[in-house]
Amino acid sequence: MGEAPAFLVDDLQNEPLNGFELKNGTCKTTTTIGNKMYVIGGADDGTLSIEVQIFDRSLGEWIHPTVHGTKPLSSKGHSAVFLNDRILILKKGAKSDDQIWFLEVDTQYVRQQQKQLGTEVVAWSKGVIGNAEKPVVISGPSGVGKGTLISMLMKEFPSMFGFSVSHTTRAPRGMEKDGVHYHFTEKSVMEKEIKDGKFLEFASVHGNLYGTSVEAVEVVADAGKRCILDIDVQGARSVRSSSLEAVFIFVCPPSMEELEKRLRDRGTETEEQILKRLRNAAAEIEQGKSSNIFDFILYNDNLEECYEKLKKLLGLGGCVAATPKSALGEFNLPLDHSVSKIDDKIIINCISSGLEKESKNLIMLDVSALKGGAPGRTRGLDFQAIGSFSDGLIGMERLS
Ligand SMILES: Nc1nc2c(ncn2[C@@H]2O[C@H](COP(=O)(O)OP(=O)(O)O)[C@@H](O)[C@H]2O)c(=O)[nH]1
Ligand SMILES: Nc1ncnc2c1ncn2[C@@H]1O[C@H](COP(=O)(O)OP(=O)(O)O)[C@@H](O)[C@H]1O
Repeated sequence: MGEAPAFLVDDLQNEPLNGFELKNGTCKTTTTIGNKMYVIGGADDGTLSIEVQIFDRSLGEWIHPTVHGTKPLSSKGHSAVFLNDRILILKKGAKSDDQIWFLEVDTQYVRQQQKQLGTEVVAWSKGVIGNAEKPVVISGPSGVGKGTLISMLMKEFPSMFGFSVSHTTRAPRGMEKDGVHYHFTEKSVMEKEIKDGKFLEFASVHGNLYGTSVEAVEVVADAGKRCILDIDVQGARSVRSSSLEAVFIFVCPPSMEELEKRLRDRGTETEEQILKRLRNAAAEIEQGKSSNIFDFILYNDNLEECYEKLKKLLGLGGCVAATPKSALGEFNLPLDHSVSKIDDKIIINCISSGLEKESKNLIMLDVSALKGGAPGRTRGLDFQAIGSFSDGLIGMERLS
């Protein structure tokens, strides 16, 4: 809390309009929601990130919120549009994969975090054009064949699926590579990162700490791929109650005897670890079958048959129904543009001046079907060029 920085006082006294840049040349915008005025813009601390401050108009005080999520880097300016529970930020002159961001101010995730931390919380989430399929959560007891099924999927569809690389405090097995199979980490480091809000979920499994970082899921979404998470039942429960909409699959062994055989034949665990995993397996199978967490239960008896069923429930039976990233086209936002909002359509008026004439392009950004959000990416954005005005001509072109 504190007083308004001097450079902002003049601007704020002039009651700036929502989404308009302040005139002090710092590339900041204000958005007023109730008594709170969100001042968003280039940080003055040399970090090059976009900073968020909140001015409580009823108390006349500044609030410095806890900011979750990866912050966008600052740009040559931005437009801000308020959408019910979040502020859409359109960065000027940014690269096409870095121009649309959301600052969540009153979403379910933000409210949960506020309750938990007892402070004002806001959260950044990058916007992703297109409708990448929902992430896939795969759970099941140790040795049931989750890793084998996931490897088969990634091998057959390398450009479609990306694996969420978890963090763990357990020691690497012979063939496991740091950063590929897991991020192998120290317990104290992981605990600190959990406290700092860097994890989407975490759990203690078979005596070790495992967790999915927000970044692990974001990296896959940014690559335009469908994210696969191999996590235990506790982790699946946490993800189920998060904003990451996913398909939840539980893999069951044909029998406990077969599970034990697979674990022993794999030869990666000590006798003590095998016994611990088998003890935990019964409870996991019980929870997997009886809880309402999972959408599908798969029995992994014959591997090939199980894999075919997995593909079928992911919509991969026969022809592959996936939108290649390139088909979505590019959405480029020029430096010079103005923005207006009609229901859940954002109309962006882009002005570009050539040698002889000035032309205007209208782009419509559709935010009616947003999916996901902080922590992670916001999917489901669509855009369309709805006209170009030059010498009185209007062209219509569908871009996605
Ligand atoms: N909650 C949670 N569980 C995880 C994560 N990563 C792996 N697990 C689970 O931890 C358990 C042990 O994994 P691992 O040590 O690789 O042994 P394995 O299942 O026998 O191959 C499995 O049930 C995994 O699904 C994670 O990020 N979060
Ligand atoms: N359907 C199956 N029938 C026989 N063996 C299997 C089958 N599925 C997996 N396996 C084997 O069982 C062992 C455990 O599989 P893995 O994928 O490592 O399990 P998880 O990742 O669930 O711990 C591996 O040696 C794997 O080759």
